[in-house]
Amino acid sequence: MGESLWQTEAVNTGAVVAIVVVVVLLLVALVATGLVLSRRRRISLSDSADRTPSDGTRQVDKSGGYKAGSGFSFTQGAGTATAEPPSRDMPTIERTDTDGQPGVGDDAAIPRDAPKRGLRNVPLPEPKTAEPESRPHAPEAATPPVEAPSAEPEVVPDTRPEVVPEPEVVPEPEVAPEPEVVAPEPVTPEPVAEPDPAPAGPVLDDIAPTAGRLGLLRGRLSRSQNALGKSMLGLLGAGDLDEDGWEEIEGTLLMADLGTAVTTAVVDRLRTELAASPVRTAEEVRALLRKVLIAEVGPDLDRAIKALPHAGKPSVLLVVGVNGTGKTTTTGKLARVLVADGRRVLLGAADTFRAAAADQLQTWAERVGAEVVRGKEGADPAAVAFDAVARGIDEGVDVVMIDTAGRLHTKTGLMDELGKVKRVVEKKAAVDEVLLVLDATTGQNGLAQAKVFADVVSITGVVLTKLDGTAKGGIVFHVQRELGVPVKLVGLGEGADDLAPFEPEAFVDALLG
Ligand SMILES: Nc1nc2c(ncn2[C@@H]2O[C@H](COP(=O)(O)OP(=O)(O)OP(=O)(O)O)[C@@H](O)[C@H]2O)c(=O)[nH]1
Repeated sequence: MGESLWQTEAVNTGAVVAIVVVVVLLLVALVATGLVLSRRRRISLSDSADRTPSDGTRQVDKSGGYKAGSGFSFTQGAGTATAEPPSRDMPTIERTDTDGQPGVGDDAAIPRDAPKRGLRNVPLPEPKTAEPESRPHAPEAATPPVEAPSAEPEVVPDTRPEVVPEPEVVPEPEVAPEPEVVAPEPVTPEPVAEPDPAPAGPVLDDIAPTAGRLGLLRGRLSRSQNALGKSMLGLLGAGDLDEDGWEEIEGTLLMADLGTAVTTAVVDRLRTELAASPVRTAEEVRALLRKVLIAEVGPDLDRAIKALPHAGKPSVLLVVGVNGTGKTTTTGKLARVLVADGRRVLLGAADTFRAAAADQLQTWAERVGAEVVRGKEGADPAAVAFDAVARGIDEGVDVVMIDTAGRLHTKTGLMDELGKVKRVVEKKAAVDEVLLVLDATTGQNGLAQAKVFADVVSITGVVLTKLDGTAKGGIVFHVQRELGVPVKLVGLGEGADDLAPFEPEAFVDALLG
């Protein structure tokens, strides 16, 4: 009897011990599984900051503008920005970005108008091995962010190496040996970052510094015998001016292509200033002339190029103008600056009237590391432009630049075609910038032609090319006055880096020598 009681007690104790052991084992398994899962999720989340979102767009700074190498200034298109939904509640930090929902990988605590994080090598949704690598200058993934190292320090360092090669993240049957113990949520396959193909693209030459390029003009504009600066300084420095003297000044300004309206404005301003405080030394004459010319050229005009993506879409630029002015060359040069700043650029060859024009653009694309969309000779330019923008959106590029045909101004029907290009593109994305390319050496004639373009597509900025080929820099003043839009860029030669942002002070200094 006593023995059987003892045996029963022993059995019960054994059962209790067994149950306790099982429970402890279950708890250990639960904790271990939880740790593994939480670690994996943490990796995936950090990686998502580097990942291309499901809509194919890439994360870009939404700061609304940046200076490329303290030279070129780029910003987002304003028209579409106002159409965007209001920003989400960010009580502690005032946001200027109104882009709406955060993108994949955005930290909700960090406004997207905070100092921009470094650019990263983001894989495309559908890497096309046949195409040239279009981001030759983009910083590598392991490169720490340059602008905002403190904003999101955890996002950048070595998340990609951990995530990219881990194919077992998705099903992972071995991680949860006891399904009922694992967290109830099934292990959803998270959008795994595609392996960055990082094909060896064409080796591109280094871009020249963008800052101070306008300084190249200095020697060119002042070297000429009848240079504006030299003549004006001589006349004004000669002492008290009689009416003949003022007429001579007027003639000098007209000769330099400033046009009558600007010439009158400059002379009036000089007369007023001199009456108020006469100048005595050569330095004072120069300072006065500099001040008047800078005021006339409009130091406060917005000359930033609207080439930053917004609302998950690329920025769209149309490049228009008479044939031979330098549209294709300018498109290539500008693409080069953008690519060098880590932007993905797609060029659309909408000049389908001439196969050589598309070839020329393609050559530029290959040379600077941009993608290109072209149509067959004689294809509808609007269709090519539409396709280019559609592909740019699909591939999440930052900016699409459409090079248009230049012969359009000669026939009314063809001018209508240019209007159609813009309207059709706008079905896909807002056109942020219409750059009119104008040859500085054609003077009044070129300006008359330019006006036709301005009537058909409302231009937002002028690129004045071939300024290196004229001693008459005054065309800048005239163009702005006549077209009512700022000169944003100037061409200073045929070389890939001979494109400069227009800076009023540097330009006037170049004029005055
Ligand atoms: N000196 C100088 N030459 C330039 C400049 N910009 C362009 N060019 C040259 O001007 C010529 C015409 O340039 P393109 O870019 O082909 O002109 P386009 O407007 O595209 O011409 P189409 O395709 O015929 O409409 C080329 O030889 C360029 O090298 C510049 O700023 N200075």
